[in-house]
Amino acid sequence: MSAAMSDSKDAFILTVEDLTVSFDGFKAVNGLNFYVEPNECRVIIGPNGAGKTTVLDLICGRTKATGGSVQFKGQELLKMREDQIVHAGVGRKFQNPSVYEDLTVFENLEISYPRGYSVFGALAFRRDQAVRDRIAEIAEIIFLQNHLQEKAAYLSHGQKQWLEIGMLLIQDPELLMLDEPVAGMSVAERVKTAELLNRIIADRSVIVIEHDMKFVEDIATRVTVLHQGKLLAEGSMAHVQADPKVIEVYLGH
Ligand SMILES: Nc1ncnc2c1ncn2[C@@H]1O[C@H](COP(=O)(O)OP(=O)(O)OP(=O)(O)O)[C@@H](O)[C@H]1O
Repeated sequence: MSAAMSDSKDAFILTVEDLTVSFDGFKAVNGLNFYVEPNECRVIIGPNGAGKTTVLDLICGRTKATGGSVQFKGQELLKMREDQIVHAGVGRKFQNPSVYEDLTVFENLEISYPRGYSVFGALAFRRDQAVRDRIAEIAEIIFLQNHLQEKAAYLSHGQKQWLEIGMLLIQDPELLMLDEPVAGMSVAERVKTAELLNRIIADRSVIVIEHDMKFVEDIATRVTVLHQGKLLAEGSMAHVQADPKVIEVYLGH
């Protein structure tokens, strides 16, 4: 932790303290602390079953914590419902892309535009210039500016993943959480996804769960290593890579 960071909790966009969840007595996440700064890309790594996905589920309200605190810009997320957490500015992408296959790229982005909360509401509003401009801007960030009129069904797996990221970005979350975003992607797509993430942290923080160490190296501001629901190590990629505990439980395999 840098001196500037430890001055005040206001320096963090997300403060996770003593976070714990137990499933029938089994503590999948156990007294976890970590702190995310604005414009940071935090990568969570760790062996299978370490609790990585559960941590994101707890932050976004999908799973209820047994104890602890998760503060996002000073608001206690553990007391909020999933939809309230989204509304507060926390976006979450799950492992499998869930785009609307029958709609075009443009339409997928349009229905995700925050003005419409139902599919009908979203499709009914006038496609004014502001919406078109925003869609064009997002399409460029996600490398789909030349695919706007294509049905999502015809996109590659990687392009669908990018579209889903775009559908979250159009809502302008201040914290975006991604679960293994490059799983199933080609090497070229991974490189572009790293570029995408490095670009979007100019305006927000990102938490990524990832196993591909080359990709982690390309994106991570800081790495948090989980093991059996607990924090094993934390720091720069170089720092955690050199940690004997991390090599023993994860990187050495
Ligand atoms: N709803 C649940 N009920 C019971 N056990 C659960 C539940 N959700 C997760 N677990 C258990 O909690 C542990 C952590 O799971 P989690 O999916 O968070 O791990 P992970 O680090 O994301 O693993 P992977 O890399 O395999 O995705 C696992 O042992 C899992 O079986």
